[in-house]
Amino acid sequence: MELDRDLCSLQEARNLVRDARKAQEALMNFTQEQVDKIIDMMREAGEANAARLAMMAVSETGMGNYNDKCFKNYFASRTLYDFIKPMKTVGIIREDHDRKLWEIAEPVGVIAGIIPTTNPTSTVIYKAMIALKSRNAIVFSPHPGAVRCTNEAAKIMHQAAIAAGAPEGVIGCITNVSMGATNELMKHPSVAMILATGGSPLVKAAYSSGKPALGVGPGNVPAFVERSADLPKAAEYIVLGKTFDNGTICASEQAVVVEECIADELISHLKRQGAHFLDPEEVNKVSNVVMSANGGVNPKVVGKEPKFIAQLAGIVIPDQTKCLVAPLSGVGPQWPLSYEKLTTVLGFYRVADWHEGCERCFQLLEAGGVGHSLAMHCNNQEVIREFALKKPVNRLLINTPASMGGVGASTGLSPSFTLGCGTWAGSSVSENVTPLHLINIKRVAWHQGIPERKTMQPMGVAGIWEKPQAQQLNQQVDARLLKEIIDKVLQHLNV
Ligand SMILES: CC(=O)SCCNC(=O)CCNC(=O)[C@H](O)C(C)(C)COP(=O)(O)OP(=O)(O)OC[C@H]1O[C@@H](n2cnc3c(N)ncnc32)[C@H](O)[C@@H]1OP(=O)(O)O
Repeated sequence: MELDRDLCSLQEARNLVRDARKAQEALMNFTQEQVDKIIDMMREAGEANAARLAMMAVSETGMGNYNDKCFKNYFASRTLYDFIKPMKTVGIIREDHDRKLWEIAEPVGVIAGIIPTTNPTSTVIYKAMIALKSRNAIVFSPHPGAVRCTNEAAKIMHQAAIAAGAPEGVIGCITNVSMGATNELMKHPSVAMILATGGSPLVKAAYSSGKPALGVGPGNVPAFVERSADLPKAAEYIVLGKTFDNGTICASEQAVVVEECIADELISHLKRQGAHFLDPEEVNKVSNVVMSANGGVNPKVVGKEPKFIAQLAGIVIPDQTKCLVAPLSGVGPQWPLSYEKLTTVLGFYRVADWHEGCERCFQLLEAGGVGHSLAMHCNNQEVIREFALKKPVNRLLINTPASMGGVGASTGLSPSFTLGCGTWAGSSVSENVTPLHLINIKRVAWHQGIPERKTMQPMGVAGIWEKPQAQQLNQQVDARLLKEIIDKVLQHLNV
């Protein structure tokens, strides 16, 4: 029985890839106008179904909240569309007259799209739109906890694309989810690239598949508050960023790091915004339910409201609490809440000055978020510059909620639900992924003239016997000197 189900799920993955490949071969002959029309219809369908898909995602996964999931679906369709609409992705996409170059876009082919349980519909809308904008087909692998809503989002995107003239099969989604089927999809010879968003083991599996993979896994985003910050705004944005979709975005704030001289004032502002500070006993209780024994987050609390976590931990919190804050004194296994939590819980650290803050942020990133993002609330350009030059992150988000800033909703970054973390995290991409990461660029290069080839004079070999003066090395060796050297060499060799 189990074996039958496994075979059935492998076969489904193969069939989806076969259909996607056929569709992609047709799609690659579409014009820019045809492609843009398809994207526009997908945008419309994404917007029209944003609320329904949000409802489905919350009720199936139990993670996040309806309003923010609506926003994420809308962002993945409308905001993304506005950003990618002007992009040239078909034919000659750039002509450089000075360097006599043409750049021509070629789709990569069939893409495997791995979808996380934390953003199970918005990531489908986003990945389907960027894949088709670059004339690729895509087959999704849903997380086992979000199969229905992810399939529904894929179906809506597929139907909209077909209605606008796209070939049948251009967007597919596995319904019989198993790790075997996901591996089959990732390793299938007709799959050209993997867009992997999800838990660390899956992202690692994508990198190990032998295919080019753009992956994003966990972050551990610190929010550093420096003395020059606008404290009421910083508090407002930290709570907003942390509670956005109940902390399910990988760029969400995981810990506040604040300079001692402004810590008490910041705490008052955070409390006014709905942060509830835990006492040491409560920190232990919350830590026991939020983190699992193996050190990772307990999936039961991911994307949950503070009330749920408090009940589980057996603590009492005020009704209006928006997030729980755990004062911590270190980073590592001794302080389990110093790791990524993906829920409405924040760590809190006091530091003497920005130098110590810089060090604390570095420790937090090293503990699991290297390459990802860091938020700063600061109006001192010098300190921002120091952080920017020294921190191993690809997104330094200034005076903005990190979760929204990281995905490009409240900053000028490209709107995206796949945030590249660079080689620090094993990824080949260090920026927010867009349709331009899903094309090969052919370059046509015209002859610009043969460069003049200067005759090089032979160098002296005096160094064989003695260290020459630097000046001597620069001198041209004339014929007489050359003969002398050759004689010396022959003499040395006893020839
Ligand atoms: C812009 C952004 O916000 S991108 C978001 C990036 N961050 C994320 O996606 C969050 C990362 N996700 C996670 O850390 C985890 O999924 C959690 C914490 C949310 C949930 O954790 P868990 O449910 O314990 O584990 P996980 O999701 O890794 O996997 C559960 C099981 O489903 C399996 N699974 C996960 N995805 C797939 C898939 N696509 N196909 C088949 N199986 C899968 C895993 O192999 C695992 O199986 P196992 O129990 O036999 O080992």
